[in-house]
Amino acid sequence: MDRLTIALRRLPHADGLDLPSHETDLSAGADLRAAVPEDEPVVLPSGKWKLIPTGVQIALPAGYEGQVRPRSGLAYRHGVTVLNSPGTIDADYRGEVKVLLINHGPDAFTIERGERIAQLVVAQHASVEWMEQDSLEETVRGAGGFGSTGKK
Ligand SMILES: O=c1ccn([C@H]2C[C@H](O)[C@@H](COP(=O)(O)OP(=O)(O)OP(=O)(O)O)O2)c(=O)[nH]1
Ligand SMILES: [Mg+2]
Repeated sequence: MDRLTIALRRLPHADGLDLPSHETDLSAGADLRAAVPEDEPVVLPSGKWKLIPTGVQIALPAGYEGQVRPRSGLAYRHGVTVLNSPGTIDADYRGEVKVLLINHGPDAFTIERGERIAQLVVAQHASVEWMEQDSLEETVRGAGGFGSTGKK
């Protein structure tokens, strides 16, 4: 399969950690690892959120974005997910990729160095210019939404 090559820089606190990894050939997301100190795991109490460093910077090509998405296993087992899901990494962002994790579970959750905490999906997006108009093209749906088509 053709892969898009994306420049990545490892920050010193990610020394020795695996790079974002596709765990299977066709995984859409590359798992992001927590670049927290080995001797200072981060404790996420129930109901709290924290910004977790991944120790990598990336340079996405123009027209691409990075989506920071939850891992379903963490959500299912511990109630831990990405608060701003999906987080957006802009193509012009050169800071460290960070993950805003929230613990919806009943117990505190401990994040160890190297733990795979979220996944990064790279996607193309349209570049848009808004064109203001007095009226819009009509559709069958019209303004219906929020359950307007019923339950079944
Ligand atoms: O989960 C996330 C979300 C964002 N970012 C970084 C990359 C992104 O390009 C930048 C800005 O994100 P966003 O646009 O979501 O935040 P904002 O609150 O609108 O901040 P800004 O005013 O900097 O755009 O922060 C992350 O590292 N992780
Ligand atoms: Mg923004």
